[in-house]
Parts: sequence; C-alpha cells; structure tokens
Amino acid sequence: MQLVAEASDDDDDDSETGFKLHASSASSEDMFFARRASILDFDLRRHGVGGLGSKSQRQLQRALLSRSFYEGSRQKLGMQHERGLLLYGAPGCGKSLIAGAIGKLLHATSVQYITAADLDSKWFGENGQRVKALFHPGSESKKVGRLADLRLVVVELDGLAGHDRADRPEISRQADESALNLNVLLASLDDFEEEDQTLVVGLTSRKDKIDPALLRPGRLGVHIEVTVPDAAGRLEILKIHTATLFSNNFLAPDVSLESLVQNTHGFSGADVAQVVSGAIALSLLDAPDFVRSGDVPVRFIGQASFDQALAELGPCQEPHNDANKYSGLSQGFTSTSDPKASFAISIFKLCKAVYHMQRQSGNSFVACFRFMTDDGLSQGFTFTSDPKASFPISIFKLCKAVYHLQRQSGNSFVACFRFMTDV
Ligand SMILES: Nc1ncnc2c1ncn2[C@@H]1O[C@H](COP(=O)(O)OP(=O)(O)OP(=O)(O)O)[C@@H](O)[C@H]1O
Repeated sequence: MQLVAEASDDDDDDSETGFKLHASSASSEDMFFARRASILDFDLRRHGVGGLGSKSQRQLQRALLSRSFYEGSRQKLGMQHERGLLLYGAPGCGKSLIAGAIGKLLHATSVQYITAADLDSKWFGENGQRVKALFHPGSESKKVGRLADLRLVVVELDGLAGHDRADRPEISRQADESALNLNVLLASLDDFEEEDQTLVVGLTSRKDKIDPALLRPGRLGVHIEVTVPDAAGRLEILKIHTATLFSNNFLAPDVSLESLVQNTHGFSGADVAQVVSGAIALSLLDAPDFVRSGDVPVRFIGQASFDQALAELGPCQEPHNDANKYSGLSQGFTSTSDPKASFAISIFKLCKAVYHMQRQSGNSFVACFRFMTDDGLSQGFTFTSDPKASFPISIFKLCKAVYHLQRQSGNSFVACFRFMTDV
C-alpha cells in the first residue's frame, strides 16, 4: 500500500488501522466549497488527463456530485453516495491517472493505492480484519469532527477479484487467496454506512474477469470505460505532455502536434507520453555539451526528434483498440479477438472490418499480428499486402498466415491494420 496524496503534514496516527489521518487546515466549509466548485466545473484536463470523452466526464461528474453536499443537505435531498467506481479499459490509457485526478478534484484528504500483492502479503490470514479497517477510516474522521474529510481508496483489481482462476487447480492456492480477498472487499463495501467518508475506485484492464458481485450498484456500481484515445484525445494528451516544454520555449517552430496525432493512431496515452519523453532524451543525447552544462538552449527540440522517437516506438507497439472501434477511422485500426469466440468467428469479424475499411481507403495495407498466449503476447508477424495483387487475394494470404500462426499459438490475437492509400 502506498500513500500518494496527503492534504497536510499535520497528522494524527491512527494506531488501529496503521494509517494516518490528516488534519486539514481548511475548514469543513472551505473544503465543501472547493469540492463543489471543481465538481460543477468538471474538467479532468486541468488535472493532467487528456482524451477522456465528454460522455465519460459527465458520467464521472454525476457519480461524484453527492460529495459536494453537506451531510444534512444531501440527506434532505435523499441523495445517496456512490460507494465505488470502476475504471476499466486498455493498459496505459490513464486509469490510475484518472483515479489520482479524482482525488485532486475532490480535494481528498488522502489517497491510498492497494494492489493484490499488498493484500496477499500483508493481510492474508488475519481474517481480513485489517483490510476491513482499511476501508473504514472515514468513521475516525467523523469522531474528531472532520466532516469534510474524504479518503480515496484505489484498488488494483487485476489479480485480486478475478473469477477466472477458480477452475484451474494448478493455481488453486492463489485462487483461494483471491477469493478470500474478494470476499473481504465485498464485505467491506457492504459495511459502508451512508455517510462514510470513503470513496473506492477499482481499476482493471479486464472487466470481463471481475466477479460480477463486485460490480453491482452499491459496490463498484459506476463503470467508466477508459479507451484508447482518438485523434482529438491524442492531441489533448500531447498538449498535456508538451506543456512544460512549450511554456519554457524548448520546442522548435517545426514541431507539429497535428502530424504527431496523425502518426500515433492506436497509441495509448502512455505511448504518447513515451514519444514526448523519447524526443526529449534523443535531442539531448545528440548534444552532450548541453547535458554537461545543464544549459539547454530555447527551441532545442525539433520535429526530427519526435519522428525518431515515434519510429523507435514502432507502428504497432501496443495494439489496444477492440474490434468495434474501427468504424470511421481513416488511418487504420486495431482489433482484438474475443477470447470467448472461436477463431473462425474472430477472423471473420476481422475480415469484415478490414473489408469496410478497404472500401474507404484503397487496396494496400500493412497488418501487424500478435497472438496472445497465457503468458502474454507471443511474437506475431507483420504482413504487407502486394500492391499489384487484388484485395481479396491479399486478404486471403493474410488469413492463411494468421491461420498457421494461430495453430501454433492459441486462439486469441491482437491485430493492428494500417491502410496505404497512396501506394
Ligand atoms: N489520458 C491520458 N492523459 C494524459 N497522460 C496519460 C493518459 N493516459 C496515460 N497517460 C500517461 O501514461 C502514464 C501511465 O498511465 P496510467 O498508469 O494511468 O495507465 P493505466 O490505464 O492505469 O495503465 P495500467 O492498466 O497498465 O495500469 C501516465 O502516468 C501518463 O503519463
């Protein structure tokens, strides 16, 4: 467990739970006022999160609104707090970042991150008592009259609350521990009193693996999908990650964020951030004297460094999107097969998507495949269609190659397509 946000240095030690309560120097009234202002004027970009669409922002705003009311006013309105939220979606798209941003936006008194490893190593075998205590520190705040205190508990659910391990005897001990921790988590959420000053945010990249019992209203009842950013989202993320370079005048005039947006289709927020940090590092490596002196001239980082960072990251570094996201994209798309569907169905869906895309974009394509095994992604391959061959021949050859690889590697695949209109 890691305590990542603290409102004040003025701490009271809570020896029962082992966690610290932070006395806020602001009055309850000030805290509610600040919280209300940020909820009403909801914009996660201010807290460093780009690309979260207006629908998801609105959903989040609605879920947090009750936190802006004094207890009495909330009860008069008959409004109930959401006890928990679930942020789910592809890795590296900002789930943890959003959880942290929620903490800032709500002026949370503290934010605690808990992973399955924390629970397994520290609390397993203690009947979950300490885990329960972890979820109920809000009552301590109430006892000492800090009515505006709000704790955010962020739980990494992957590896904790899954139900997929249960039928695999070789990992039954892990499954037992997972089940115990899940039960403790469920019990803790159920024990919440209405006025508890704790909000739980669960994070997962595999919502389908989470026990549905955890996801019902009253537990982690609000589900917000955090998707791979679209072009507008990538621009927001690029702006966020280049803001310091920009304000310190380190970007050369030839840097075009729009061209980076065009060339980062299918990239997660983390990939985009990596392009920016890669460009900074590459331009500094080319000028060791500046590194030695620590005196970097203005307009130092040019488009070439960004292009090089992009080339090093590769066109299919992290194929993230799922099969339904292809429509309306002109540059390419990423498809992930449904692990529950047969291979034939998955490849049929993929071909349908490729076919629709091809009608918009021309004949030639580059396809990059990776196959998923239990251990993660196997190597996969890249396929470039022959510009002289007809589209059906090309897609047939691709399917044949995919079929052969699939026989060696299992059922599921991740495919990343790009269409070349001008070849
Ligand atoms: N939407 C975004 N806006 C701005 N930066 C982002 C965004 N998404 C990712 N990043 C960058 O990538 C980093 C990693 O993102 P984060 O850890 O929040 O992803 P995640 O979805 O929680 O990933 P995982 O599921 O692998 O834990 C962030 O610290 C940030 O630098």
